[in-house]
Amino acid sequence: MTSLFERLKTAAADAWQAYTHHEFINQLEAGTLPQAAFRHYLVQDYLFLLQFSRAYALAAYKGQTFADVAKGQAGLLASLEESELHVRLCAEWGISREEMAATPEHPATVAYTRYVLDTGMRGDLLDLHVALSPCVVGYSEIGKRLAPAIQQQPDHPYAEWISEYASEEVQQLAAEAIGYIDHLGERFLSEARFENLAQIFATATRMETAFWQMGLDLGQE
Ligand SMILES: Cc1ncc(C[n+]2csc(CCO)c2C)c(N)n1
Repeated sequence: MTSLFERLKTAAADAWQAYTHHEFINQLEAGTLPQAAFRHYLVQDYLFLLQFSRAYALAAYKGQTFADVAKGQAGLLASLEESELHVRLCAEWGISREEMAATPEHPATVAYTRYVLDTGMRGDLLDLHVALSPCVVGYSEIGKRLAPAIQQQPDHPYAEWISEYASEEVQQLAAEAIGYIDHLGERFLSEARFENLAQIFATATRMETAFWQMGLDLGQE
């Protein structure tokens, strides 16, 4: 039987391609992405991670077993740790933690994070983890694909960012997220629910695309 995660990704194939091969990523890979675009993206992503850590906390709250709660905790911890990369990179440009936290959220940041939180509050654990999954799985795919770029160009301007998402830790988190969606599917999926879950997955994936676009747009201002 095809895994639930694979079915969701196949149903959103075009949106997935647009997300994982966005122009922001193409330019980032080539090292030609304007630094302003990357900086604006990183500050918004810092704000994104605060809300995403809350969504993982919600997943812990919605858990029915110790294993479910531990999954929420692991995602929460990973989000908090990831935000330290953002703090480190921004500090190099003289942007402080306080300055990042005080930056107004862009509509794309609000839309994506509050969509995930709302989906989780309204739905069950499966709805919430489906809404969370394009994030870690997409970034792990992008990290793996971009890793050769930093081998070829040791002074690549975005080497630290690429190596974070190419890391074994992120690859492992993504593999676990996929396995967990399949596990939740076995516990909670009925065929009648599939369409709705596919819509949640596709919406979160489109929100990822809008997030890259925000970075490109802000970089031009
Ligand atoms: C817009 C946006 N989407 C995905 C990620 C990646 N990400 C967010 S939390 C996490 C770890 C727990 O799953 C990962 C890999 C990001 N930083 N920003």
